[in-house]
Amino acid sequence: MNSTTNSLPWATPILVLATVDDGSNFNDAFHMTIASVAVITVLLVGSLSLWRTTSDHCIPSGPWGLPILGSFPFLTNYPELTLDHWAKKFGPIYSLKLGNQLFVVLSDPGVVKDIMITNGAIFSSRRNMFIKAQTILKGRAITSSGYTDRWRRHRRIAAAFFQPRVIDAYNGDIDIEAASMIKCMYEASCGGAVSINPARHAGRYFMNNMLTITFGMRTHSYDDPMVVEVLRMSREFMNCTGPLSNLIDYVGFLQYIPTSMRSRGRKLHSDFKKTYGDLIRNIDAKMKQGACVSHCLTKTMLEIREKEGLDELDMTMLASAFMVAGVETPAGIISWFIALVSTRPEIQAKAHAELNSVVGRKRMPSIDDLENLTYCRSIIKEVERFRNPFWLGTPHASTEDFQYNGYYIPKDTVVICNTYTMHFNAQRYPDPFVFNPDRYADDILSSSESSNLPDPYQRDHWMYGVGRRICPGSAFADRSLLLAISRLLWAFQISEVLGEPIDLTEYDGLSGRSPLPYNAMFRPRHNVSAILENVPL
Ligand code: HEM
Repeated sequence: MNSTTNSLPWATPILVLATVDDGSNFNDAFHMTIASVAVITVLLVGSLSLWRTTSDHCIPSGPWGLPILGSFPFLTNYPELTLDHWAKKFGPIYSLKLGNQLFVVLSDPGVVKDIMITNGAIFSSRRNMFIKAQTILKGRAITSSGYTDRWRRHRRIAAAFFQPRVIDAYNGDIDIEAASMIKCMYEASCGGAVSINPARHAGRYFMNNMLTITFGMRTHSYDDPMVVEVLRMSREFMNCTGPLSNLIDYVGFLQYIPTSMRSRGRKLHSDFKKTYGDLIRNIDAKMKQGACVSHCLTKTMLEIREKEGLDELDMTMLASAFMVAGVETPAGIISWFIALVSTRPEIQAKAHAELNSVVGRKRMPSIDDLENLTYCRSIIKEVERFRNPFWLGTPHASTEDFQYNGYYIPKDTVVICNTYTMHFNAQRYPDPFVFNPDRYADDILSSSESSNLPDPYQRDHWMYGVGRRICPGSAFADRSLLLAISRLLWAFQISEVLGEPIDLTEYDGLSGRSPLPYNAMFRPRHNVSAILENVPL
């Protein structure tokens, strides 16, 4: 995040349209003509329409928007900073517009609870986004569907996979994958002699976890082409689907123009169909031949497809949603964790002391140890507060008109839970811009448990979202993250590479943010190689 992103970019309309290139490449004469018409329209009617968003009486007030574009030009880079700036100016509930779409931004835990949780029957839908919902997921995958019967059916299927006893059944698998990640990092770094980029190791750990849950399989090496393809698709999804980042989502006529974003969305849809659709067809064929297929999402979907009315596209997109949601985001948390602790030896020393006392040096931390690794858990919670990959969450949408404390929120409003402002609130988190795991010293709950606390001001953070759409994979993510992070701390002394400081402010991706690529040193703390000898790669 460079310094310019801290100030609001009050760009001229022409600059504004240049910024659109981010999502919709205006690079030929035809597109420039359309851009020019839009600019002239802006200039002609701007003075009247600038006031529109503040003139709706009971709708919460908020920043002025430009006609056609609304507040889009101010939200193209690091939108969380702009939303935070406006929260300080307009308060815990304010509105803005992108195109004709009204947004309401909520920046206080109590207000979030009153609206998104207590009134979850009204605030649990999604806007039918052009790129994410219509182009990539074709309205099928759970994450982008409206609050419909189809969503309820898909949510039931997803939730069944993350019941505590089902998660327990995967303990053996995540145990192997976390050990394999440590072994691969040890070998790739030549026993700690050379620096490595940890991102692809973290990516493959979560990828193998999700392949096991979704398709009952794992990859056995980094050279498997599936590793590259799955990680590429997950990253591409995050880069195409930021909730505020594509003007094409909000300005209808752009959807009829052959922009690069539309092509990327269509390509990603067919890539999902090819990669994950093929895996589903293979499992279907095996089941028809009576071959043994391990318990997994795909097997379940195939068994209940008629009862639940699932067609091939439903199954492919639900599997794709699992693969996207469960890989890139937790892998990003591991990357932020390494980046943040690599310059904080005192935090690592405190974690090492805990690991020495709970686990010792002769074996790795196991899943049974996790509840006693309270400081390691505090570190993760602080990473998640400090560098939430989804500062804007996945916005919800309202399905009815609603009144709240004198405000009016019309049906079809998009509601954003502004986690950046909430995570850096100095009253809740003293010295909020300091990375300090000790702030969670008395917190004994996992994050998924914390998200059910009745008092919203006591919640550890808001990374998993809120209400009826809250992340169904949170308990599984908590467990696999804690196992990975405690093993990384147990195995290695992590540090920056001399002369290559890690950038902690800039990040990659429009949603699901990860740090920019970096290398770090992983020096073994003890005889890691002997303990990992029998672990598969
Ligand atoms: C660190 C890891 C993760 C983070 C930060 C995360 C975050 C989120 C967030 C913010 C939402 C939107 C919640 C809302 O609408 O209020 C969400 C939804 C979702 N997540 Fe996760 N998630 C993570 C891991 C996972 C995993 C491992 C899975 C496993 C498949 C998963 C599956 C889903 C699904 C299917 C949805 C859509 C739910 C719906 O719309 O009803 N997530 N996640």
